[in-house]
Amino acid sequence: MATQYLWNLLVSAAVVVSLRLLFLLYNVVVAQPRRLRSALRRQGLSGPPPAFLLGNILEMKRARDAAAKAAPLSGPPPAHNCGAALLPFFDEWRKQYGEVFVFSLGTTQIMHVTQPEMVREITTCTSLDLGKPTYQAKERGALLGQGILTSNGPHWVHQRKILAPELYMDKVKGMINLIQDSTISLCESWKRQVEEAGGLAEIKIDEYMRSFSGDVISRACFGSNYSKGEEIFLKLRALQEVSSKKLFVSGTGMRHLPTKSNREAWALEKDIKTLVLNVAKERDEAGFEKDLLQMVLEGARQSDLSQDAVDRFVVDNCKNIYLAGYETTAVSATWCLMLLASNPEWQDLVRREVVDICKGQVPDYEAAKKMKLLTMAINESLRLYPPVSVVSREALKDMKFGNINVPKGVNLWTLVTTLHTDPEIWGSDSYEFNPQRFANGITGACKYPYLYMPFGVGPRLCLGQNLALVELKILISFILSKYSISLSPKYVHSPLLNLVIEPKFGVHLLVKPL
Ligand code: HEM
Repeated sequence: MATQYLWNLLVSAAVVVSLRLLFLLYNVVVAQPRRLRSALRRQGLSGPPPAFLLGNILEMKRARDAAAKAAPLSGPPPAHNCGAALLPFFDEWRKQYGEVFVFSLGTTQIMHVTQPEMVREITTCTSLDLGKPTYQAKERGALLGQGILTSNGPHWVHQRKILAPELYMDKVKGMINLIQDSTISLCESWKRQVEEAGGLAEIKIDEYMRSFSGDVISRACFGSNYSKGEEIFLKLRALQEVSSKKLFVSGTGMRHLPTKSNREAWALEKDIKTLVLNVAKERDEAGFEKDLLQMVLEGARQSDLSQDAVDRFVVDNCKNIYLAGYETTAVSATWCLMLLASNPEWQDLVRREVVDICKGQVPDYEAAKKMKLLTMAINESLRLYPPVSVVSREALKDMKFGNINVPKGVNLWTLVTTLHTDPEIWGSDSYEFNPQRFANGITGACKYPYLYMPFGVGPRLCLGQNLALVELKILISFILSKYSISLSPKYVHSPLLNLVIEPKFGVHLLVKPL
């Protein structure tokens, strides 16, 4: 009798729990998305019809893969094939539904905005109620933890306060030696290749740009523990690769399943944590050093966080700085060199300026500051191939932008590639490489300067902008002062959107000493 009673109790409890779980699941997957979509549609916003559960994810993925297949073409990039062509579905939807439209990533609902005034209002909004998308923090948890890139509210404010001063220009000036060392070591390996090839080498430059950028960040972050830093960054890179495969399953809740890539990610995450904490521990034993890791450590320890929270703070922010600065800088250098290789007249102009200013010396901070034509070429390259293609935010409370009431939970996206190539904003040559448009700075280059945002805008502006620009200037100017570069016939133009916009088949250059 007692057993029967217990059994009935267990069955009833199981039924109640299952019903509760089903209800929660229904709420997250069906009811909540529908509620948010209809709240926006009631205000007159339209958009592509979402498929049940997956929203518009599959059509986005299909269009992205089709664009990558259609793009390959030998020789210099055709004008129409810069940045914006990567995400054709957005342009199609924009034509069909207007400058503000809604679409769905399954459980996450997006309001896509390219209307200039509203973009300005969103990107410069300082309210902590507008934050980074929470689904990204969940999906990229293994990769980014709770570091600055995805955190919100007071936790973000605290991290920004500690990290920002470490990347101000006066600190970047102190990194010039290590940037010069990494530049020289890249050019020396090119020199060996050119000599072995008898004076003209074909070089696939992508990996060189990556090791340059990784080298700079390793040295800036880890100082004399730099070789340990390299080991950490190799693992982070592997983690980034595993994570980029999951780009288009965001919002589908797949992150909890023990799939092969999730298991790989979890193992890498554990290794990285152990390695970073070991370096921090060695610090305590060996003494003081003034690098980024030390500053993060001190900042975390000065706040009243528990030991566990300090550890998390340090590990997550090391990961975040690396991930924010490594691939973005490397891919920017790659695209800029590709564009200069396929535009010899601009290559000559920039080289003349470099030779004039540097007079055979390795460029330093003062020289980099004076290079106006190079700055224009870099700006133009970041316009056509902005590594970060989407600026995204989430309404963490009910908010209002323009005349639209945005309910809590809705994500706001603005597509940087679309804004950077819109003929309405940049003129009829908006798809062409024409650094001259930046002769009078960003204000002179386009109708709405605040829509040029390779480093983002507003309170979440890139912290590494100074470092990245100095790195790009020193590296590119030194390469141009040593070599003449042109596109190899092997080069296939196929920009692909992963976590950043990258050349799918790499960039092959013909490199010849001057
Ligand atoms: C050409 C290279 C780079 C580009 C194009 C770039 C671009 C960006 C963009 C667009 C954002 C803002 C994203 C948003 O608003 O949602 C951002 C944020 C950030 N970047 Fe960069 N970045 C570059 C290099 C770097 C470097 C070298 C570092 C550090 C060493 C860095 C550290 C950061 C950090 C910490 C943030 C987060 C700021 C915050 O949320 O408060 N970036 N970056």
